[in-house]
Amino acid sequence: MHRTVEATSDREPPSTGPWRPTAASGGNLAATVVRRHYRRAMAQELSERSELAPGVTLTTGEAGLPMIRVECGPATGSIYLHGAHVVEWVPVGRGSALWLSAVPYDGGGALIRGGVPICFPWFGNGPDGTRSPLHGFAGRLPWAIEEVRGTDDGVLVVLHLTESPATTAQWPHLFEATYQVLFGEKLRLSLQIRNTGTEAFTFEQALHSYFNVNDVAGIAIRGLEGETYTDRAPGAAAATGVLSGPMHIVAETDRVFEGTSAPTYIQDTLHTVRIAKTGAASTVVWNPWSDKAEAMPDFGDDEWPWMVCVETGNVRSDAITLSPGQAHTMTTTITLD
Ligand SMILES: O=P(O)(O)OC[C@H]1O[C@@H](O)[C@H](O)[C@@H](O)[C@@H]1O
Repeated sequence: MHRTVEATSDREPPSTGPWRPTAASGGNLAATVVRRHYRRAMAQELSERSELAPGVTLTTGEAGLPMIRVECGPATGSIYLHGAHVVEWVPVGRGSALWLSAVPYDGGGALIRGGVPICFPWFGNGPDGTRSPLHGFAGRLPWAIEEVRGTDDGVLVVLHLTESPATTAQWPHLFEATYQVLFGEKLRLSLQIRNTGTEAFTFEQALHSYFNVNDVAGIAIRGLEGETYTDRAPGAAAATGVLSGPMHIVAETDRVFEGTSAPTYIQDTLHTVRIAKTGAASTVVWNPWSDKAEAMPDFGDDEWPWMVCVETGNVRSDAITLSPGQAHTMTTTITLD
């Protein structure tokens, strides 16, 4: 059953930034089209406001893609406009919290491997298992800058994505996605989806966060005790189960927990990561382990022990249905204890 979300109050229409994603002809997400958006976006952004705010610059990252780099009192961080993809968050005096593969991103059609990919409007291959690309299109498109400003807690970056022929060819709905990212002592990620069309739609979503750990086989994930999961990993000990205690990872793991909203903790010798959420009922825990890591071209063969994904989302039975004009906001707040 999908959850239907109550309407939220209208807000000001987003200001248009100096550039916005334009329609990709042909309705597909060909890498060449995406790259063309970026070349144009980058040229305009760099000439018009390469210093976006004190301590905030627009620079280029892997594959020459435009990236906002934040260096403020409480934290440093980076977010690509490509996919609104956060790739770095380092609270001052602490280690880097987000894992990012050492394999350079090639700027092609895949999601950046690491950081926090956005999955929308479906997760994996979608509810019926037939959707492509994996995890939807939002993490593969250029987002527009709506706002960048310093706050008492750090730097707030607000990015924006709406439908285009490239999206409606795959998902025939009108929407407005607004992503607020606060880089501070906490990393707060808040994704609002608004139905701007005339018909209801249902979507899945996830903030597919990858975390650094010292040794994935030594961590304990707390906060999911007593919850039911399905495990899609081939060879998983059980396809479904109920966690009787803290979760440990001892093999390829791909567990989806539905109907759970309590904070989750990753306890590791490096640090404890606390992942709190609102507007989100699903948690996904993923580690590819050795064989799958070797099979993935964008994942180093030896990188899997140093990462774990604990993802905040609304997937499967937690998918969200919005009537015209309604909006839903999912927020995750990440802290290092
Ligand atoms: O390789 P991708 O598409 O980035 O996805 C990585 C993993 O992401 C997880 O969220 C999924 O549950 C896994 O099934 C998937 O393998």
